[in-house]
Amino acid sequence: MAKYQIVLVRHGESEWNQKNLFCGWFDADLSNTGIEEGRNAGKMLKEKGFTFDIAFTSVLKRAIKTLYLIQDELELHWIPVIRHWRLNERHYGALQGLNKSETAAKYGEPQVKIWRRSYDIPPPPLEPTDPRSSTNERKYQEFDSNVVPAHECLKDTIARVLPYWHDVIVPTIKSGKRVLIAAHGNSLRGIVKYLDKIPDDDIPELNIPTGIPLVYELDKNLKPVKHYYLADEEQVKAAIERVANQGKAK
Ligand SMILES: O=C(OP(=O)(O)O)[C@H](O)COP(=O)(O)O
Repeated sequence: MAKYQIVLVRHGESEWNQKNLFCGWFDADLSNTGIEEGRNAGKMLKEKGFTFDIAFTSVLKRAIKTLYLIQDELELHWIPVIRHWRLNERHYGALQGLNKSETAAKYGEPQVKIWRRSYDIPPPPLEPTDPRSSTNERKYQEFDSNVVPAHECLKDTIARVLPYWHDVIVPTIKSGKRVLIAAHGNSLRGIVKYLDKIPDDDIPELNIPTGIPLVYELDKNLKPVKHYYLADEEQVKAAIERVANQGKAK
């Protein structure tokens, strides 16, 4: 029987999603479509009667702004929002800033699928001296500049998301607070993989669309009882397919 309910949402389309660029820890803003998706996510939640006591997000503005748009629609500007780098997107290493289709044309679609979706093969590293590196950004100095990785595979992302899940988010859920998490394609894939115990070999097929709330009902041990997107099946399927196809050479 379900005891708790949480909602996960990937931010609305970013300007770099729109240009089909690998983004990772680059702090891309929302596109106009992404702003609309954020508002729509809030409207969907409102229409279905959802409300929240606390929200968690990353330190990247595409997730923070999406969360705010949802709060705005739900009149929940006042709830605590906790931002943490552990919910950041997977660090895409030296791929950050490259176009996914052009990369597929250059290295082949299978290689790009490995870089995008394999469980434990990371993309090439981004040197800390590279101008694209976030190592010197003030927000990471506030935590500890060593938190900025050179690259991450999904396994690495899960290894830094899960301690936050267990130490902070789980106790919050168990305290009875209604939790909303606004994060990223791959940090959320990590949480979903953990919750649904998706095997490493099956994880490449999991894609999470932008801006569609994903509801998890959990039992008293936080084992999922069921999960569903707050949009009709066809719309979700098409949105998932668009994400999967971003790695095609075209
Ligand atoms: O930054 C990214 O994710 P995000 O848009 O969810 O923050 C990635 O570029 C998503 O790309 P992917 O779907 O190829 O893993």
